Amino acid sequence: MEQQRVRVGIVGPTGYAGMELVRLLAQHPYMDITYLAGSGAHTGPIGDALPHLRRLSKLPPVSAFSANACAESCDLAFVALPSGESGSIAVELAQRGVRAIDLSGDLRLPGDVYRTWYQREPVADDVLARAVYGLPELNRADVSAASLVANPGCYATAAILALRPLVDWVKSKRVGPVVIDAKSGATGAGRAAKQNLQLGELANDFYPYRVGAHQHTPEIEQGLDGVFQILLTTQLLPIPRGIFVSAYVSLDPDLAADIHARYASFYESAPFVDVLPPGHVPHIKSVAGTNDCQVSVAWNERTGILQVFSAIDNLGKGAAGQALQNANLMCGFDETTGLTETSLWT
Ligand SMILES: NC(=O)C1=CN([C@@H]2O[C@H](COP(=O)(O)OP(=O)(O)OC[C@H]3O[C@@H](n4cnc5c(N)ncnc54)[C@H](OP(=O)(O)O)[C@@H]3O)[C@@H](O)[C@H]2O)C=CC1
Ligand SMILES: CC(=O)N[C@@H](CCC(=O)OP(=O)(O)O)C(=O)O
Repeated sequence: MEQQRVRVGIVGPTGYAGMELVRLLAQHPYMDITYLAGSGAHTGPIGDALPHLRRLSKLPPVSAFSANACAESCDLAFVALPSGESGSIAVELAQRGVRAIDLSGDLRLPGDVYRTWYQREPVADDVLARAVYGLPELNRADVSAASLVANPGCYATAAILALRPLVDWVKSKRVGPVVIDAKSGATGAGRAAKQNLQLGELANDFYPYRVGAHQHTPEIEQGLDGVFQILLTTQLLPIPRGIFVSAYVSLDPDLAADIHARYASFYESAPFVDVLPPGHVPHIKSVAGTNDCQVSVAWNERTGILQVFSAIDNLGKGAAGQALQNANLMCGFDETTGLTETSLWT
């Protein structure tokens, strides 16, 4: 039977996450890009704003966003605007019958938690309640039935996937705070010009930022069912893309005994999570340009601490790739459709 085609829109195609969506969706076998829109700062052929997309000459021109035009031309829309702008547009589209995936932080947290960590007003609670948190490895069935999805944050994705297999197991035990040391490439900060992202500032340097106040802290705790209190350090790496998480968990030695086998079994049916063989560690280069998450575990008997490492591409599994994985599920396609690229190793 022929697969029904889906008309998709991208709001924010000139941003880093949006342009990665264009690249992925242009090759999708069952989805057609029928709408591209932004703030109005760039209009016309996408190749004029983004030279690497010039060959995609059949795409619709970029226009200034209009909810009416989007609703008329799309069955599903990806909204990839800055937090504070994005969520309300995704909600409006969903209310008009367009399945919507919001890539920002606007719909991921309860309103009061959002207000504290993002320091701005959330959308209404009843609307937030409709948004499904789009991490398919946790809630594939809910995503498949959703019309409004909150795509997870990049650090949150890497950290939750690293630690989630421990949740059910440690529930009955008292576990101390989990330390998460997380690093991101510069595209994680978006494309708008900022002084700290200029080459002269970023090159040959490495430092933590938003210490004790990073907005992904509550998202990670929520994704781990509140079982762990976490201490998160986020750091900017002088590379364009990639996230690397090192997490440290004090663990009962009984639980640590067959840790690798437990991780492998937890992710057995998750096509994008690769639990590496003992002795191997993830590499950012291994996941560049993919929707993969590499995970490895190492039990340190001397200290009683479990080290868990994970790596993703912040624009792949951390944003656009994951959004497409969610869209595939919402449309009834295999979740890997259009996402089977092997790493660029770059
Ligand atoms: N970059 C990453 O690794 C990740 C990003 N995210 C989230 O995804 C979202 C997009 O991120 P990213 O691509 O990095 O951001 P960018 O800053 O690179 O791009 C933002 C886009 O939003 C558009 N835009 C801004 N304001 C408006 C508006 N009022 N109406 C319509 N369009 C508007 C811009 O369009 P124009 O050029 O026309 O002004 C631009 O295309 C953010 O919420 C971010 O937090 C989540 C996970 C990872
Ligand atoms: C390197 C860098 O700056 N990364 C961004 C993460 C972007 C993101 O996922 O933020 P939202 O929760 O708003 O979607 C940051 O730390 O804020």
